[in-house]
Amino acid sequence: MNPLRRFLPYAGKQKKLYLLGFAGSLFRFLIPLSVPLVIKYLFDHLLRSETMSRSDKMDQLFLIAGLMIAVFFAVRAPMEYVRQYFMNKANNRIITALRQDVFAKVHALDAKYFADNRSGEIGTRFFDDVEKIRGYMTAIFSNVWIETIVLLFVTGIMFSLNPVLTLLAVLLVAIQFTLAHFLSRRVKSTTRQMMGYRSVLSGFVFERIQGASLSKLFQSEKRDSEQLDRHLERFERMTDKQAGTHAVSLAAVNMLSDITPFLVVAAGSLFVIDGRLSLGSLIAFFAYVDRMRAPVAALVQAIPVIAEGSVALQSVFDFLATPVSVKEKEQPAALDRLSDSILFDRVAFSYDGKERVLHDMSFLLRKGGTYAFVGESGGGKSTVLQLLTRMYDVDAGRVLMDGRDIRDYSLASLRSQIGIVTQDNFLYSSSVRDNIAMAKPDAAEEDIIEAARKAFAHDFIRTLPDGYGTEVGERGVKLSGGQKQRIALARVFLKDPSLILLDEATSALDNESEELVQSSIERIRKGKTIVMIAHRLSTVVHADRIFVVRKGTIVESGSHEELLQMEGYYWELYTKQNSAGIAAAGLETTDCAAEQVKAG
Ligand SMILES: Nc1ncnc2c1ncn2[C@@H]1O[C@H](COP(=O)(O)OP(=O)(O)OP(=O)(O)O)[C@@H](O)[C@H]1O
Repeated sequence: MNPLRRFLPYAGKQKKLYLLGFAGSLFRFLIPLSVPLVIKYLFDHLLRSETMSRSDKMDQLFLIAGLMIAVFFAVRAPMEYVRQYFMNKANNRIITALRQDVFAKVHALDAKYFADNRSGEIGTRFFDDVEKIRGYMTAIFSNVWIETIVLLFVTGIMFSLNPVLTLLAVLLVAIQFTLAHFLSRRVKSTTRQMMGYRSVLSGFVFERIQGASLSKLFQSEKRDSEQLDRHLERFERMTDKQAGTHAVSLAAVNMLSDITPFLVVAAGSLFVIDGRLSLGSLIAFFAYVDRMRAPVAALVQAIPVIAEGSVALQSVFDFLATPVSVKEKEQPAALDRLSDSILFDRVAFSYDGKERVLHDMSFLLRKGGTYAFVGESGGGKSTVLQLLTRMYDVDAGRVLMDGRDIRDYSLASLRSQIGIVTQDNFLYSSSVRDNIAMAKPDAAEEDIIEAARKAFAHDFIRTLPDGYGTEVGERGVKLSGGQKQRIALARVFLKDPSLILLDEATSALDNESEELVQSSIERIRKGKTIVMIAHRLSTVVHADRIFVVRKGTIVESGSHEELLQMEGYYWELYTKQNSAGIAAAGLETTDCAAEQVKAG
């Protein structure tokens, strides 16, 4: 759909403000148009009158001057205020509404979008593109109309003074517009290229800001700077090209607009010589032709602004129309509490629609049980969690919770039942308290502290400079990996969901803290289903059932003891880890460790 049509509803909501601004503009622009007519009166009547006495002329002159000053003060100046105030207010409201919608869309988009696009590019939609629409709105809702009306008015008055001269002036203006219109197409295409590239540039810069420490560690600053230079040079070439196209358009149009008053006055002089036009009329005519220059220039200036704005509008509305693959049903059911089981029923999934990451995967998780997924890196364990939380939807098969396809439930109710802790937990740059209370912003202080105690986070939080009020920095940079993990755990404990997903949730903790946290999870597990992913198999030995994942399928499952007895892939992994542990302690060889494990 044409972006302007999608944009009109936003503008429609600010109709009243625009009308007020428009009315202000009309007065502000039309009042000065009376000046040449007053000048004509002065020249043709007042100054040349042979019947009026000097003092009458002086009286009239002062009266006219007084009236003009009064009109300009009492009407033009306030109308300028009205125009600026209401137009800007309407624009600001639309900008706010667009930004709200862009942000809401960020929440509505699924994980795939964020995997495929850089956050800096989305930032460009939110900041730059939306801001570009401001100039566009002023142009299309005010300037273009007002200037056109002013031009029509001026043309009308000029026509009443001398139709032939008016036709000449209109012809010259029409040539200017045709030229400007022709050149505007090039402006638009260079603008589109430039703005497209700007989002690439900002994606690059955002990413490098986030990875600034990494660049330092790998000494890639020089390479980054060279890359940035290449981006900037390319961007500069594009902006130069855009500026050049615009400059050509302005130069051509201004040259014509500069010469127009002279050509018209020269032609008008012929009429004066023949006595077919009064000198006052010629002067007034000259003043009007001169007045045409401002609206013509404004309209020509509006062309790149409109071009830029419409490209920005297109990109904002394209973003808002990005299809979302994880959708809710029209009338979704609510999952109040996970009261029974979770079933993966022959699930197949691929991230890119081509290469399958999970194949025909089936398993059952009963309420209250603790389950673990282990196996080779890249085997598909985290993907299972992505599907449980509906960050992605399955390609084939079903995921059932309490006997119902999870696609039947509202996303909010489904996710309200799930708490997740991963290796890399995202913390917002706010206080420890706010980060823990994310799921329950109105939680009482004692509940927050209780959750932190359960996650063994309370002691270290107390030692922070402002305790629970300490700001954790962007993404929690001011905390250690283990501290972040404990805060993420406290967040889940406070939320008290019925399904807890732990993806390497204790990997950043030392052995002692890990044991404490594990015992904490043990304590709260009653009535909850726990799904854990771990590489360190020692952390999952107590799970009710362990699923061994390899190349997107479950190759073995059972309790720790059952799996060891199978002497299959799990046994192999466990043996390797144990022997590595023993070797690290300088005790025994790998073979010996394997023997020990075999012997039980
Ligand atoms: N967002 C994504 N887009 C495309 N491919 C992905 C995405 N996330 C993961 N993959 C791919 O899917 C496969 C399974 O990844 P997954 O993260 O589920 O493995 P994992 O078993 O959890 O691995 P690890 O133990 O290393 O965390 C991998 O080949 C990975 O490259």
